[in-house]
Amino acid sequence: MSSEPIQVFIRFRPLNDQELIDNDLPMWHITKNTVSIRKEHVEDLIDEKKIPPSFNPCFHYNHIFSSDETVYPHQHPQLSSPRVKNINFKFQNLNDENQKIYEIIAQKNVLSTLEGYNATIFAYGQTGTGKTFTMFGTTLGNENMSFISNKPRGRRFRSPTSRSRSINSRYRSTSAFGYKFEKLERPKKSGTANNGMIYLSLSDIFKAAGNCKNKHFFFKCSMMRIYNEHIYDLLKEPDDLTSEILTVEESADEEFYVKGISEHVVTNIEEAIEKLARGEMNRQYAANNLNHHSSRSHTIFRMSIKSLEVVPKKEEEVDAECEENFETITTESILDFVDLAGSERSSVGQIDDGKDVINLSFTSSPFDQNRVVFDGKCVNMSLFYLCQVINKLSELKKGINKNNLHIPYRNSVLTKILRSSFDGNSRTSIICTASPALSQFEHTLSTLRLANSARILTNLIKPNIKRETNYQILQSYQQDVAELKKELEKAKEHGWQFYNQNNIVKCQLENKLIKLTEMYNNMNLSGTLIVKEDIESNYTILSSTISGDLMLLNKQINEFNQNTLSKAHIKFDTSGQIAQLRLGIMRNENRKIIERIDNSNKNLSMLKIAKTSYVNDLEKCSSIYDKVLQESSELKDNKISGFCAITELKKKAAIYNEGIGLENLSDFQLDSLEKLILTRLDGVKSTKVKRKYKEKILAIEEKLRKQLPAHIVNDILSNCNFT
Ligand SMILES: Nc1ncnc2c1ncn2[C@@H]1O[C@H](COP(=O)(O)OP(=O)(O)OP(=O)(O)O)[C@@H](O)[C@H]1O
Repeated sequence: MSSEPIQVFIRFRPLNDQELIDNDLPMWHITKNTVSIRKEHVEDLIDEKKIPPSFNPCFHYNHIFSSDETVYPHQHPQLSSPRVKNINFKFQNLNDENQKIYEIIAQKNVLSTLEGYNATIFAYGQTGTGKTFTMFGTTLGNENMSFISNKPRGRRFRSPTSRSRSINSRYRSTSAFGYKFEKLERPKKSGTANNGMIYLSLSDIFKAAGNCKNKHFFFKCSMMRIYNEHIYDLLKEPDDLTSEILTVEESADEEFYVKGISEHVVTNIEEAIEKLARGEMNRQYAANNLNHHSSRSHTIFRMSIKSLEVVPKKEEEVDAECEENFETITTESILDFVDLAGSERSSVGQIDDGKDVINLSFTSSPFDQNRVVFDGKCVNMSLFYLCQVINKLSELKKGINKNNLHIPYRNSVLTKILRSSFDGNSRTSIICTASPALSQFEHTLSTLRLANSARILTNLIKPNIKRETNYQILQSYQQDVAELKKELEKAKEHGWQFYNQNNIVKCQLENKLIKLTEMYNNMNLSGTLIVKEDIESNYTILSSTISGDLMLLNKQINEFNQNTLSKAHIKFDTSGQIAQLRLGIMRNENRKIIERIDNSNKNLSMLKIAKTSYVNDLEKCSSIYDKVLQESSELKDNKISGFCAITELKKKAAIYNEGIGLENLSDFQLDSLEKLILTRLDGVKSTKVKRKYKEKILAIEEKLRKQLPAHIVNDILSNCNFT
């Protein structure tokens, strides 16, 4: 949470036609950040007792905007001419003026609403100084085309036909901020359109939201008008405008809200502008048909912005046991645009005694005069309390009056609704509009003073961000659904009661009608009637009244049903949309998790197969290893024994061949050697004998085979051991 000062800006409009015609003079010395009275005027003002003798303040603000036309007339070639009265001096170089002002005073705050910061931009100032021009813009060149800034003055009573024609034609051809209502085309940059803070903010917001691919945004808008301390919903049908006067309620956490105001889902700039245009049309309608003075009413256009983003959890927040490694970040913010009533009627001290200084010249009837006094007072009241709130807060900030801490928020609906903009969580920019003219000195001075008080106010700012897991979101949705169900039940119950009551009345009326018809018929039949015509006309009047009542009741029942339904729809629209989106995101995540699990399972089975084949390979390898080990040890043994045998043989060969080593032999060995030699010799001898006898035996055998059968010969041979 950080403390941020309220930004205060001053905008001086150029001298207007009337001021030029009256040879009025620009009387302020203006720099980028300061305003003071031009030296040449100080003495005159003191003489006229408009300021005390030592009074020459220099006011400081965040930025002061003034057009070239506020330069002193004698410095201006056209204005210095004596024929100045005939010059229809239109303001130049204005096309980009609002754009520049927007960039300085609002753009940063407006864009921060997409990150969950609340912001308020409001215009304060005397009537005709450019509040509406600044907030809503206008189409220059043909001010009658500007449905926004051209407030009806004077033409207030018209026939119903001309009225409806005028409204319809407005719908068809009026340009809103340079937009055609039907087609809503962007004005060509030909220099004819001057878009206000609202249009510039909305177009920036929708552009930025469109460029932000990882977030989903939801926008709702509402528009209200405060007139005579009554709040009217400007986004209703013109006929319903006065059917329900809204009230400000206080929530459990001491926040003020307008109960029952209609909120409309918008998805792009065109839809938002369309709503704004409808609101403006209703404002015009109220001015023309309900005699609401535009310059005495406050208008608030409100955008509610929600965003949704799914992000992976931070590493340190990942819960090993929890499957959800994602969280949803939701931001909620409010962007208010406030066009206040003319501040000149907010002068202190003229409220209670009824001596309000009001120019009644534009009113005609006594009725009108009373009404003007009345609504003049009420405007006084709300602006008076607004000024009081600002002054008290600034005193508090300066440390003055510390014991008298009461800030009168609850005294008017305006201060209740704007409370968070002055003493809460909102980035607030105030643009105070003023006339540079000498004739408007007092009004401008009072505007500058209020701006000076507001300059030191600060708000405690923090973004409205919620981080939730899917589980938490599900829980909150369950709650939402339960609440919606309750509301539906309640609505049904009320609707039923209403329906029942009206149905009873309807039945009674129908019965009456039947009875009346019967009576009339009977009377007619009996012929006892003397004043038949009277009865006939009474009957006609009564029956038409009753059928009129019946029709009205039916209409009321239908309207009631429609209202209940549309309210439920609107409520459901955004939460339903968000729920659907979240559901989509959750399904997506779920699908990804299932895919991950499938992949892991596949990997696992592949790993299992790999493991078995590895184990088999390992077993094979180990048996081969064992064999190799055995073979190698056998080889080693063989090698050793072979080596020994070779050595032995070498030794023996040496003894046989050359008689080497005989001296090393023991007696026993020598004996053995002798025996071996002798045995070999015997062997050689017997071989020779065997060979000699074998030949003889073969001859005998041959003889025997010739004389004797073979088996006898074989027997003989086997029994004689000759082999
Ligand atoms: N800065 C400006 N440059 C050019 N024209 C301006 C400027 N400010 C205001 N005007 C013109 O002055 C006239 C009155 O302006 P506007 O209706 O915006 O005043 P306002 O303060 O909203 O009055 P009200 O209190 O009656 O609502 C309009 O015709 C508008 O076009």
